[in-house]
Amino acid sequence: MSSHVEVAIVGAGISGLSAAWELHNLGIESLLVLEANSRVGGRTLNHPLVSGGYVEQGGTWAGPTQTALLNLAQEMGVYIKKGKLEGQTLYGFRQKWTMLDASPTSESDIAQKDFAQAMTTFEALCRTVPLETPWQAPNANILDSMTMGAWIEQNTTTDEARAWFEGCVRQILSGDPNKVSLLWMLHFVHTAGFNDLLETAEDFSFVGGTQQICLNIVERLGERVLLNACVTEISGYDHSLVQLICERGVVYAQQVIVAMMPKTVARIQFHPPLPPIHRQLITQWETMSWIKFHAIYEKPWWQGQIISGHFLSIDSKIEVIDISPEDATRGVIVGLLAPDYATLPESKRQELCLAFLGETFGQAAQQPLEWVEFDWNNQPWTSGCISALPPGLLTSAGSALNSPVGRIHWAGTERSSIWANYIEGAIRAGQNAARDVAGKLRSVSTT
Ligand SMILES: Cc1cc2nc3c(=O)[nH]c(=O)nc-3n(C[C@H](O)[C@H](O)[C@H](O)COP(=O)(O)OP(=O)(O)OC[C@H]3O[C@@H](n4cnc5c(N)ncnc54)[C@H](O)[C@@H]3O)c2cc1C
Repeated sequence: MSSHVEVAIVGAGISGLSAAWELHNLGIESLLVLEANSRVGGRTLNHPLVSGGYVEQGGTWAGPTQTALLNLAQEMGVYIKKGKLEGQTLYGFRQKWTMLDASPTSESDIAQKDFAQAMTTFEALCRTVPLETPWQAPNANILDSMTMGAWIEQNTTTDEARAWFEGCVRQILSGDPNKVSLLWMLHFVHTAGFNDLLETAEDFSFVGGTQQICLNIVERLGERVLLNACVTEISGYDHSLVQLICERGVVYAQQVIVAMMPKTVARIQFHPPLPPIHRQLITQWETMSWIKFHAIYEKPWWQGQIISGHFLSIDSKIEVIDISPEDATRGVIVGLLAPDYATLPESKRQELCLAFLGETFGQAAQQPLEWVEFDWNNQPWTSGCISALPPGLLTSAGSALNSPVGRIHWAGTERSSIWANYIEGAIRAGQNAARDVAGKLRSVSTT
């Protein structure tokens, strides 16, 4: 195969597809999306159940401030439904479950006050980090030299508050707060909005799942999306025509949008090599991964018997959420396991999870109708669930995040300054890259 297009897009995750759809809306039809996998959607993924219906293995929820996602879903005819059931998270530490609140009512509880104080300090610090240029935050070098874990240690005085705060970070990150830069974490949270991230990010989910949005875009784009087309080389991006070599052949394009996790970009060979700051960014980029599981039951019999359907155990590093349908036609619990579990055999993991579900929801929870597990650590094209930048990288190479290199433009959720690491960020980054590319193509056609 050999094709000539105006724009080639690498990656048919929701970011690459949003870029393609935006280009289409801007009147640019000569485009090709090249996807390495045999499916589209990237980190959005539906899994059909034997017992009927589906569960979502990747990005699932959205909140009211995620307007690009809500608008795109509506445009693609995908409707929203309620996200997780109401009720706050219970944090389990040393065999005790506690419901935390940003402003605890129990004045006598020292740990609750300690936690609330640390949260307030963290929120204020988040607001000092510029959304577009986090590396220019006041004291950026100091904030980037420190880990999130070290900051928690310094800003809490009780074991419980420290454990709860770490639990919150693990819940968002899927990984160890001691491995990520404080500056990066502050920026991540600021891009979403502190309260929105903690309180409303799981208000909605989508009928048919988030992958359905991708599938509906592909239906409209038709043959302009090519599967099993892993891009291995990109050359000539500093000249008038870029050449992309993929499994299916060669594509020539005037402009290119690379819509992938930065870490996976490092697997592509660039000729000439990318500038050193871009190479540093992609080769030092780190990610973390949950293992996601679903347990399906005939009914959510536990509802009404327990005070919340959301448990985060700090001791066992397991988070479980009741996502049963509102009409209670069946019981569905989703769980996220810390990366530590990845080394265990699947059967051992299932045994541990079922024991945990039994203790939390009642013994009957040990016998689900169906059990589904998905390990994002093993996915060849996505390199993990979520980014987790080590100290020092944002200040030394962050400015490369959004700077095009010749005819290469960057998309993917990691490049967004709003809701980075979420589907919302992916869509915005894709749309922004598409507008930049359209601007370039127009300026060429008018000269
Ligand atoms: C378990 C889990 C739960 C999540 N929960 C939520 C949630 O509830 N809400 C939310 O908003 N977000 C959530 N997220 C995050 C969200 O799913 C992602 O931010 C978003 O889907 C990223 O989209 P993307 O297009 O930027 O990247 P990706 O989805 O990673 O897309 C990149 C694409 O590039 C392709 N690719 C890679 N290498 C090549 C190559 N060489 N050539 C061609 N193609 C290539 C990949 O196959 C992939 O399709 C979750 C993610 C996970 C994993």
